[in-house]
Amino acid sequence: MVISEFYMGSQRFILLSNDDLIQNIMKPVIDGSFHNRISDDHEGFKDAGLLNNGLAFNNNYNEWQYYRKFFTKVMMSSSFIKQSVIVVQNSFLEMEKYWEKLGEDTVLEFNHWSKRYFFDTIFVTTTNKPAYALANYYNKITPNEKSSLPESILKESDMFVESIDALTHSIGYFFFVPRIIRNFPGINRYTQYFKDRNNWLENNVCNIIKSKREEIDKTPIDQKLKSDMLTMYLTVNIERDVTKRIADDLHDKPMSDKSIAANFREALAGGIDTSSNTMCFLINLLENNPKVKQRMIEEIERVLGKDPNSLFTSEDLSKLEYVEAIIKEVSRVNSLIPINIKKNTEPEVIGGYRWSKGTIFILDIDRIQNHESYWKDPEIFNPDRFMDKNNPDSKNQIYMFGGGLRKCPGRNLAMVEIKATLAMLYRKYDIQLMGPLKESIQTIRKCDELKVKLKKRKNL
Ligand code: HEM
Repeated sequence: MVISEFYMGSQRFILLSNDDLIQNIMKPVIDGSFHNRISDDHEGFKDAGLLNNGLAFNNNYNEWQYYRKFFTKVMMSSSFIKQSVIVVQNSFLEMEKYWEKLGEDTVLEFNHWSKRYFFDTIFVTTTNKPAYALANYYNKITPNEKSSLPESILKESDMFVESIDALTHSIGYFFFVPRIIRNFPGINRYTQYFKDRNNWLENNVCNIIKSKREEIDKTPIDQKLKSDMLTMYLTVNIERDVTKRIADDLHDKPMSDKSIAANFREALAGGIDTSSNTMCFLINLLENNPKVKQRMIEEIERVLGKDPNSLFTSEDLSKLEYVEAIIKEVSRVNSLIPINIKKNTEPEVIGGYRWSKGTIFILDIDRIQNHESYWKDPEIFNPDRFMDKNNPDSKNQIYMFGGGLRKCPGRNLAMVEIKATLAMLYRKYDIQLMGPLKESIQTIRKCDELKVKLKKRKNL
């Protein structure tokens, strides 16, 4: 079945499970028909306060385009990517310090470490400030002496991590679950939990914005401001605009705190759960495919050298072709976002049928990426399909970052962070899985448990 129809309450969805059917939808056409993801009056998203805020669920094209410019300017620039490679190496060094204190016999819950690690990394890259989520987590679990922390830390970083997790999962919940079920006794406590977490996140993001504004106000006028993402949002259209006039004629006022909070929240939510879960699935598949792992380590050592502590740059990472093929293959077999959602604003013909405007299409990425009509032996984990340009599989689309104009704006950042993390981990440690990876599919494919032991490699 390549096209099917289903309902959740009164909401109709059309499921597309064939790559040819989604090609048009995924084309990056300006003002194309498939620009939005949800209906303009989506009841669940209104209820959750997610509609027409920020980027991902903003159906107002001009607003979306304006906010997207900030993401593009920051996250797609080479200077930002270069800086991110330094930040990610610093976060890794910090994480290793805690692992060393815990000792090699400790079973590490890698999914929890990974989440805090990407939280700290994305927080510094977007605000130029540390968040200390790793330090807080270490202090929470260690039986040993706790790590001393500066006064200015995000004491609530654990609650932050939990709230971002809740925000990600609330997206699928408010999207699919009709109001009558959300309010049903027993289920309504999930609804309330998501709302509470989202409100908590909103308030705390607003506090961060407030303190950044104070910092900007205190910075002498002749002193250059940093051009991190948050400072860009806060200074656009004021005298000290660090965005070099990103604004257009439609946007001549400073950005409201509500809009800044929504965009900043999306940078955090977009960048943490996605990358941290991807890392867990990578480790799991690599440990179950020792030949692939060995070849990857050889590439890492060939490109970055044998010293497991040497620093590297984004140019070095771009030479890790096999590592990149592994990341693509993991995203093919364990697609992190198993479905993509698009809505047409004009009537469209797909699969020989004419669909009225406002149809919600669910793109069945998981099935397409694992279907034998497109992939040779799809059940086999084989990164080589992306290495050899003559392999027909290498021509296939991988939808890890979606497609069209709304393709993930954090994709370059995610790729360098994940490559860097894999390299730092595998050039130094032997990983022992302490049980199977446990997963669930909520809005994204989530790793619920990945227990490992890490030992420094003997031949170092
Ligand atoms: C492994 C990491 C990541 C994966 C797998 C991923 C995947 C995706 C996918 C599938 C989409 C939907 C695209 C579409 O509709 O076609 C998306 C959108 C988005 N992503 Fe990512 N992403 C990752 C990392 C990041 C990072 C690091 C950030 C930012 C720091 C980010 C921010 C966003 C935002 C804001 C959107 C909405 C874009 C829009 O609507 O214009 N993502 N991502």
